Amino acid sequence: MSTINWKTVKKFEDITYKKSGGVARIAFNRPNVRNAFRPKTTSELLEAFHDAQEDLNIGVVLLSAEGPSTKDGVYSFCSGGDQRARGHQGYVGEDNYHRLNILDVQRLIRFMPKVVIALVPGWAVGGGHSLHVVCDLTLASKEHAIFKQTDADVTSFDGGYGSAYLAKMVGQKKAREIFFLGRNYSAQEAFEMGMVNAVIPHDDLENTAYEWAQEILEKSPTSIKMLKFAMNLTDDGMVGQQVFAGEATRLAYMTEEATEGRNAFLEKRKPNFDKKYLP
Ligand SMILES: CC(C)(COP(=O)(O)OP(=O)(O)OC[C@H]1O[C@@H](n2cnc3c(N)ncnc32)[C@H](O)[C@@H]1OP(=O)(O)O)[C@@H](O)C(=O)NCCC(=O)NCCSC(=O)c1cc(O)c2ccccc2c1O
Repeated sequence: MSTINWKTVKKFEDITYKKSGGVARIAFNRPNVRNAFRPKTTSELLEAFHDAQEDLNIGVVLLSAEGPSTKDGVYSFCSGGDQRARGHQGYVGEDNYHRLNILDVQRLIRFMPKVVIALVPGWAVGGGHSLHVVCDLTLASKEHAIFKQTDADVTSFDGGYGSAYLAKMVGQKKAREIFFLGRNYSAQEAFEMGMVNAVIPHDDLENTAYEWAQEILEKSPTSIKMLKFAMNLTDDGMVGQQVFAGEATRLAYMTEEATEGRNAFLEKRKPNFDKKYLP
């Protein structure tokens, strides 16, 4: 197994952001409020995810969390929107705007051409639960992970990936149970439902995620990207088609045919497409 040598990319207030050997690690860092996110957290997440997406050396992103809480030793992944920052139209940041920009983070995770793995060391609740749902894979701490949907306790509802995509994952009846009853589910229960890929002893969570990432990094980046977008496509409608088709266009641009098409335009002549029609 390759050794992890995390190097901090940039210091943030609400998250940590590190890289090692083709893997980026983005982690919530508000453990004393169960890693609830406020607008500052979401803008920092957006910046880090965008950087990881743009970095040609990064193939896999881990979405994790620092902890445990220094107050009571409890581990958490994320407890959703910070209810202390909640105004009457959204979550209020230093600029006084009311935002729901965790949805921008969800879209970045969903549409980035790289695999995103959620590492759930403790509570994954509300909007935090939705975040693990939107990640490509989820690994959960055997001892400490707890999955819970509290949206209906606080008059919120993730009517997008958090619920509809969850239902595709665990089935309609189970998804409705998760949202309508808001119960706690262990890592093992979440695994049996199909929303967790593996239950990992807590102390091995990060090493295991890093190993999974290294295995993925051995695969063809184009295959991984096209497979992710292909699997997203049917659930994402026209946007899914757009994202998949964009990558198909890129592949077409890489052909001799495309070079001829571009050159013919620039040279003001008719293109000479070799008539090589594949069977
Ligand atoms: C997560 C818990 C179940 C953990 O319970 P536990 O008993 O272990 O811990 P405490 O409740 O004592 O919490 C410790 C400490 O943390 C503070 N805290 C915890 N969660 C939050 C939070 N989300 N916001 C603010 N603060 C939080 C808590 O107050 C304690 O502080 P002390 O000072 O007293 O020590 C339990 O904590 C819990 O149920 N938390 C709330 C979960 C929740 O309802 N989250 C919001 C759901 S809605 C949401 O996330 C959401 C956000 C969006 O932006 C959306 C956008 C668009 C659509 C939908 C969205 C959406 O649904």
